[in-house]
Amino acid sequence: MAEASRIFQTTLMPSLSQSLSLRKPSSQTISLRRTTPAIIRCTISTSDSTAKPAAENPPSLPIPWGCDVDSLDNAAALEKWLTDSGLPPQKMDIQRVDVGERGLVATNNIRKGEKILFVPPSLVISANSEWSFSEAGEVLKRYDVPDWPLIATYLISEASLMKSSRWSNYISALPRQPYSLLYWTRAELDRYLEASQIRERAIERINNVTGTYNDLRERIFSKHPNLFPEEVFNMETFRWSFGILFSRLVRLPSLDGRVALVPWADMLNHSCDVETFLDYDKSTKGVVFTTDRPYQPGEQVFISYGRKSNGELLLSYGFVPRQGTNPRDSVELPLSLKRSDKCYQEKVEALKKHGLSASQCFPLQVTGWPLELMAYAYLVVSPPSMIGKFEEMAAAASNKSTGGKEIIIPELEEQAFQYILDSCESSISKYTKFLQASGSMDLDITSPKQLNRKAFLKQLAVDLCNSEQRILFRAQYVLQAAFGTWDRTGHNKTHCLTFGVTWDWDKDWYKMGQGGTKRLFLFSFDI
Ligand SMILES: C[S@@+](CC[C@H](N)C(=O)[O-])C[C@H]1O[C@@H](n2cnc3c(N)ncnc32)[C@H](O)[C@@H]1O
Repeated sequence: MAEASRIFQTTLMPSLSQSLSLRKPSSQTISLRRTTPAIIRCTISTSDSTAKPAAENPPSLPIPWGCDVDSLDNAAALEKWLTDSGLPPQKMDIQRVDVGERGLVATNNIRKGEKILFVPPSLVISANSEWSFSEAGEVLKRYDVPDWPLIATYLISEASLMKSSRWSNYISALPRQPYSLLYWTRAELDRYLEASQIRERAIERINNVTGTYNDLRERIFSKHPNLFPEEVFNMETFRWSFGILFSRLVRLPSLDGRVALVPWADMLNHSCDVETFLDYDKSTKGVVFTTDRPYQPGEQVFISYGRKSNGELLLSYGFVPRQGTNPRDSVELPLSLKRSDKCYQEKVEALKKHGLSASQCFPLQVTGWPLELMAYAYLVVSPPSMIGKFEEMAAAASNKSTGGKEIIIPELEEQAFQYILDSCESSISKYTKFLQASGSMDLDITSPKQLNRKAFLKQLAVDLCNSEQRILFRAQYVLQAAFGTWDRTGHNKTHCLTFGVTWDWDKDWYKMGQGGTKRLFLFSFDI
């Protein structure tokens, strides 16, 4: 990300629109035309103001809140405000860092197993936070708006109040444009992430954010235009607030899984090497985390953003860890029924009953794959004589009715493995095509701004594609080795395919792989 920042230092953008609606934290809404000239600031832009954004919205306008992603001035003001507002003395402060641009760096020795942070609930933003503009909050609560859109609207409402909001120092230290796939245009997603299933996830997410905003606008904002003026509550500000939520919101297990923004704690960057997460600590009544290694003064302190694949980290946080450093990395392998299958219709019916469809993605890790993938492969290769078993296979592929029980059909094993191998090979060839072409992709670009943005996005895409392709190569290698072993020894291949590692299957991760639902309002985003 430090590299990203350097790349974009050349970009100049006007930072505020001329006309700004300021709302008072009272029952009145006032619209002011600013009397001072609009400030022109130097900012890093990862948005493409010339191409159509993915959700077919008007070109992105710069958000007037927040700061450059690496601003230390705003971070220092945040630190002072937090201390004045009750944050206890810390063993870290915010500094410029190599990983993540700004981060928390140890100022004292920190022991392994030590609890740190202690951010009090009064400094945490959740769905229960008090609105400076209380009428707006009451309206949203009356409509039973779920937590994510509620907090997104809250953030915009507080941001628009600028200095009158108690969160003004926090909001000023947030990135003006979070790194997130929400800011990639449809053309960029198609071009750079063509080989990866993350493209689909990004499109789905962008559509869900757009749909959520449209739903709020139609059902609430349009009925209360004085409380929610369009100059403030629009698609662009929602893109910003959802970008902030995707990259900073945390789920606190000890507070019944409530989601929250935790100022200060959200300056911690992610490392795939640590296994420690933020949570509310009932005994000290603050948000803490327990270190899983010691830190010396000057060392950056890390937490884990969850056991996420590189693609999921890119999707929400806008970065890709270095290749081979993420033990939780995975790639989505697309599997489909064959159109020429004599039992195509019967298989589709069986899958439908268990919430699956004729094309389905399953996650593949370097250490193995889920039993569901194998069950799906059995179904795909099953001959018409096994029609009586289609339901059982579909159920096992959905992991609903069998309770994770493994299905083994010895007479179909070889075909099922061959089918998985073919699917891996077809995915690998898509990555190879992209990676080979990526060397010459940007030659026709004339605008330096475009070139910089393209170079940055392309680098992220190349890193992602390399890491995903690596997992597929590994699966291909193991499958080919398994075929060899089976041929020589006649052993059941399933045992060769555990990759020598116990397969630990995380159901939540599976759900994330399935993408979100299109139902608005009930939609819940994964973090
Ligand atoms: C919760 S914030 C962390 C604080 C952030 N660095 C800041 O200055 O506001 C998450 C963002 O930090 C950056 N980040 C966190 N961990 C990173 C990592 N391992 N590599 C690169 N960027 C990282 C990404 O931009 C991500 O969207």
